[in-house]
Amino acid sequence: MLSVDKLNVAYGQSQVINALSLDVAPGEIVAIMGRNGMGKTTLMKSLIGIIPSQSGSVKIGNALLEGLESYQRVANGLAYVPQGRMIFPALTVRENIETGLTVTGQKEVPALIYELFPVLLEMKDRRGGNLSGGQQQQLAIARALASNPKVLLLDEPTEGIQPSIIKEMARTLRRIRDEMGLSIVVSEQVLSFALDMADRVLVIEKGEFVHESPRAGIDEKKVSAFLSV
Ligand SMILES: Nc1ncnc2c1ncn2[C@@H]1O[C@H](COP(=O)(O)OP(=O)(O)OP(=O)(O)O)[C@@H](O)[C@H]1O
Repeated sequence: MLSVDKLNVAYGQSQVINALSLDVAPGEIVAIMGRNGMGKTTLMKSLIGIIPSQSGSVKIGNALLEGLESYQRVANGLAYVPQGRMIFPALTVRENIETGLTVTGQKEVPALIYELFPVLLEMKDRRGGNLSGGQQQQLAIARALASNPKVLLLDEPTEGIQPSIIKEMARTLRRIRDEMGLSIVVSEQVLSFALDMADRVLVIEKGEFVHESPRAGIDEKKVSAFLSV
């Protein structure tokens, strides 16, 4: 569903993503794990078109995304939940979600979104900025889902979220995959969360994948060793 082939991304002379390739199957959940500074955010931003790549290709199905602006990538089925959530604090919850509808031409927030996140229905007329961190994360995911994506990218969704909510988020993301049939790529540092939700775990170091394992039978010690400094 998502295929990345030999992607290179640099900031000036500093190469951050090195000939990275990744194939994500329809309905698959992939966790990309790595310590701070290993390139997770750069990879996500490059996939959604916020920062340019030097070479390589990114495809959703048969649609080539290189050279496309972010909104065009969204129209092709990619959605993105940025690190830090970046919801619009002055807009209401409903208005935040509606910003995600623009590419679908729909006017109303689909009922499934409020079914997945009942708290957002309860709070639909509150300003986004007044929600808790966990609620804002749900809002950011809801906004991304409003574009009816084929592939959902999430950059460190557990950052600043308390453990009980993290467990619930893993369950919700699996439910989203099951009900909407989309693929999910999540960047993470919290191994327990990755193991709760992902079908496959990849470890990134200095912009390259250095380890890969299906969740079943994963060597947790080995992955933890990659994640500890
Ligand atoms: N705008 C920028 N200009 C120059 N270098 C950058 C820029 N943004 C990130 N970098 C560098 O690129 C490398 C990868 O950073 P990136 O943010 O992608 O890592 P990360 O794995 O997402 O880390 P974190 O978990 O801290 O978010 C780091 O060495 C970082 O210093």
